Amino acid sequence: MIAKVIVDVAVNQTDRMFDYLVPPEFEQTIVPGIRVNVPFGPRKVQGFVIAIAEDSEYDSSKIKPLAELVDLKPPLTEELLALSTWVKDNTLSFHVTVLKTMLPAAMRAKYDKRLSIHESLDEGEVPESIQPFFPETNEIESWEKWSKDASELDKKVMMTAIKEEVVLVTPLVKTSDSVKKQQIVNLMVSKKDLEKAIESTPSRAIKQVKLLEFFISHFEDESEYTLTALLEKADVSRDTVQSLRKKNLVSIEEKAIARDPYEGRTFVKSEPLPLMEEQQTALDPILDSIHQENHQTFLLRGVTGSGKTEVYLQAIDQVLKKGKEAIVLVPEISLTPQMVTRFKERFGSRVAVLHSALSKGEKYDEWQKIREGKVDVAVGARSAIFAPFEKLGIIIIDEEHETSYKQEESPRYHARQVAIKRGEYYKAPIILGSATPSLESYARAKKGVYTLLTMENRVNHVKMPEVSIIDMREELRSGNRSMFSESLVKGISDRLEKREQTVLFLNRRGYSSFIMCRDCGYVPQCDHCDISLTYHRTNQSLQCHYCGHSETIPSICPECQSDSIRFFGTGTQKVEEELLKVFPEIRIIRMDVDTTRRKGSHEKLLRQFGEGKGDVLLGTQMIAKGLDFPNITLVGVLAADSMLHLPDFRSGERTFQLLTQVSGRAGRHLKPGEVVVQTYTPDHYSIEDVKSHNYLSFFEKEMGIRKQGGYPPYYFLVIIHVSSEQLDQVVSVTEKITHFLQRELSDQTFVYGPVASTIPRIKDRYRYQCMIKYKVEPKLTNTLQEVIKTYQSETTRSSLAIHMDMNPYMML
Ligand SMILES: Nc1ncnc2c1ncn2[C@@H]1O[C@H](COP(=O)(O)OP(=O)(O)OP(=O)(O)O)[C@@H](O)[C@H]1O
Ligand SMILES: [Zn+2]
Ligand SMILES: [Zn+2]
Repeated sequence: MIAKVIVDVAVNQTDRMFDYLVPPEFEQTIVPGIRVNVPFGPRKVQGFVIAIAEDSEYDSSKIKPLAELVDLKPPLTEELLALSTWVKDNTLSFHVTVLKTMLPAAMRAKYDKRLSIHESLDEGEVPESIQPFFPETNEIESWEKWSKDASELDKKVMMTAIKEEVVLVTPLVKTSDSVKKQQIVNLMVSKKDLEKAIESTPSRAIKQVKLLEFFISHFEDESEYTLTALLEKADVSRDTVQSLRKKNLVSIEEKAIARDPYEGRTFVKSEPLPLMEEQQTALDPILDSIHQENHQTFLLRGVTGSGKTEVYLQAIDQVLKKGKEAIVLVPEISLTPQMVTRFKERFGSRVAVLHSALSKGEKYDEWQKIREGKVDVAVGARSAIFAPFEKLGIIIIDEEHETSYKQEESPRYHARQVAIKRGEYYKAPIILGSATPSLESYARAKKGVYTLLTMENRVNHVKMPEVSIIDMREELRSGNRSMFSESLVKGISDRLEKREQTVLFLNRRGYSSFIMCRDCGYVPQCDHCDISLTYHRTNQSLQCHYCGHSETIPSICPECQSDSIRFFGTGTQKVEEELLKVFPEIRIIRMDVDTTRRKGSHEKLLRQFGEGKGDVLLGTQMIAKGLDFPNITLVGVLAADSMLHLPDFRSGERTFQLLTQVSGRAGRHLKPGEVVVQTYTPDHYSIEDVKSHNYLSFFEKEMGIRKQGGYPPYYFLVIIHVSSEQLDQVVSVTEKITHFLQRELSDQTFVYGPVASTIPRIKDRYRYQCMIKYKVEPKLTNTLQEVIKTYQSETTRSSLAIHMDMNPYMML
């Protein structure tokens, strides 16, 4: 029997299946999807069994047997295995990279080595130099751990011993997907026996007596303790408990426990709401698709506050009633605790939550619940699209326009594409929901590729908020130099009087805080990247957001020696200070990377705001979505146009989407809402159409511009990124690739380049790129694979790296 294995070595030369002999003892248990450890060259690596075959086409005497099975039950289902091949082909990634992406991080293999003194050596023969390394046993279990603490000299001595084969090295493959274990202490004897034990314990063993007395006085309450709780309650040490165990008075055993990140939280069960007419009209075709088991992709465009979530909940309810399962994707879920709560309240403990704020172990446990069929709804960020369900009945992608659904590292997949592929397999509907659908999706819906569902009104016909656009140039002309317009100040003071709440949104993308010399204009740059350093107030430093390089703030300009070198730009802290100058009494809850770094702080701040403990919620991107608080009646947007000028053809679309989302936080319930948008470009259509809440008008104008520029959705794009430490290498390789593509691809396809990337150097690596624009290009995948093959050995030997991004979202 032969296992066809993809090994965990992500380079071109190994990106294919390798054959391994299955030893007889594994023949019964081995199935595709299981992980195995296999010998690979001099090493041992982990691998994924993709298929089982009777024979190999290779010389069987040269095929090595696999070493061991890592799993009993395959973590990857048959469907996911097939999907992995599809993802690899469509993103031009290594197969193993895709397989690993599908599993929680805790299941990724770790490689280590065990060191042992050669058996043939007697104790007297062990060289003195290495004796101190092996104080008790003849083995060092983990090279990694040992070498971390060892000095350079120690390591040299050890290496020599290894070379002389005095010390042997055994490669190890480990996974850390062990469940969390707890030590449980059980009382093994009666109260009488405990009393007897005290008598026979010598009085100097004070601690033992203390612990025995503790057990006696609590005998009626409990007979089982977790070790940690016992140590704390009885105030004794581990050794003390161990000595009682040696006397067989207690037992200590390990028990696996599942971590529940929502432990201690209670969720009140919520019932389905009677639907509004528009909601019902949207839901009906989805229910049909569920019942008839025909796969369809729906695009649900519903204005902010139209009750999209309730539609999702009721669709899922039907899916569960049919005994099937649901995946719900939300952007960066940790950022919308309100959303999680709504799912937990409706479906209770049948919901698993997968998001980035969980620890590795917590994520593994949630994943395991899905794999074992203990839950049937998974709510999570992008990677939850790979939730290992086997009876999928629906996939929902909320805020489908969000660019975070595209992974920006290999494999560069888009969750929307993966969702549709899985939906086809399970004959299940996909719902893409948004108030501001991506241009790609809406264009597809208009062409009938997706089924369009529309909800134009808010629940209970609540009015859309009144939006005023404030021209900040006018403000300046009339003498207002502050960062708040007159209307905004008036609006806020109004809310303070009425005890209503305000959300202040600072659009910071494409807008960073930096240091500049006011005399000569000097801006400190990173030494390793061609980009200015960002000012961090908390530790008074300058940091590079690309490589992490950090330096102190200069007090004198290194260029002109002037001392007017200052902080520039508008951070949330700066806004807070300025706001306090205008309203000294105002209670501000600030939400940004600094105040939300600690786990749970995000949720806590939102809860406080919901309880009315703040007049203003001030924040960046993270407050734009999902907030649903009835008392918010004013939304202020500072610097609405700050990302309009990024070198990205989607900047208009992103501006419109973001402004619509933020505006949507105002007046969602009984009280009417108002929005004040401050801008320097009030006439730009992506700002004007926010005022009229007119998605369709925006769509038409933006489509016109895309058509003219030859951008998606009219054309597909591929960007090829080339980087290297050698500038001449980057330039010549990018040039050759560009020419090759121009020669190979069809005449209707355009190839642009080579050009330097927008950030021409990151971490001392020079960056160039070329771009392909095409409508239909059957030769695309093959040609790109050919490029990868051509540079295979050059990328292995030198610092050259080539990345292909199909349908890119990051134009930098
Ligand atoms: N049929 C209904 N009857 C009464 N209230 C409803 C109904 N449907 C939804 N709601 C309530 O209306 C509010 C807005 O709904 P929801 O948050 O689902 O809107 P949304 O379309 O997802 O908005 P956004 O895109 O702005 O996040 C919520 O408080 C929700 O509980
Ligand atoms: Zn200067
Ligand atoms: Zn840098």
